[in-house]
Amino acid sequence: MRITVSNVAYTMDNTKILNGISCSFSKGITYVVGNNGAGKTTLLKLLATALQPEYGKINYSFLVRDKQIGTYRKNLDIEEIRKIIGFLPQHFTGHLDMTVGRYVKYIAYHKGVPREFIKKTVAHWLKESELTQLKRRKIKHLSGGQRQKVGLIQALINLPRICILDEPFEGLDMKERSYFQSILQRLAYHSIVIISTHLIDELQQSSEITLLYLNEGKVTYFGDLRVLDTIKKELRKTGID
Ligand SMILES: Nc1ncnc2c1ncn2[C@@H]1O[C@H](COP(=O)(O)OP(=O)(O)OP(=O)(O)O)[C@@H](O)[C@H]1O
Repeated sequence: MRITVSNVAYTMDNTKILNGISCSFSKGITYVVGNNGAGKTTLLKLLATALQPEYGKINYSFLVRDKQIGTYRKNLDIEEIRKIIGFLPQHFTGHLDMTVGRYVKYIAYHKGVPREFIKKTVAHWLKESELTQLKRRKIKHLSGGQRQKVGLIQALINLPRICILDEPFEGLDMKERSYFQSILQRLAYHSIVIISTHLIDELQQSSEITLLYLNEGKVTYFGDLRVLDTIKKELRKTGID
């Protein structure tokens, strides 16, 4: 899979939120960082197809190997794209009047988990994220961190080919963060994982990770983590952490 972003711009209320964004994503983890208001949430919504670019194009494609024609790239249409995206928006709410158990079951069904595996899959995710005791509680009665875990489960339950998470570790304790981080690391062997975060001090130096630094709606850096310390200093100067 590949996502190619070409010269994308987005305006809200006559203000340019994103401008001239060009980059591409393939399997692995990309962390999107930047100051408050840099445009991270807007970029993630565009990538998740929750918004449409005002200008430019976002293309989703995969390689097809055909014995007769050879290897070529096939573009996906919007319906196909939405089927393979798992998205956690910022401030996830879910269906507030549903219980945790029913909601996760409903999501598993809609995300195409085979019928015979739904019960087992739901029980597994609830157990691993320590939500089993809360399965009969309505989502509106959960704490922020508990609700965030439900949000992560709904984005990850079918191990999507494209996973887009806006501040996924918000409200989670260290144990919960490392549990979800390990799932994301495994998922990234096969999938595109894009995560916006302000927890820049927790990013591990790893050759597998890509960093996208947004500044005032523009990509200032897109590459490996070698420049992480410089970016940390810049973000601290402008007060992100
Ligand atoms: N509905 C809206 N109408 C007008 N401007 C908006 C709207 N939503 C966001 N903005 C503005 O767009 C800019 C980018 O917002 P966005 O939420 O994408 O940034 P962000 O990098 O995710 O910020 P944060 O880290 O604070 O969540 C901000 O200046 C914000 O004030």
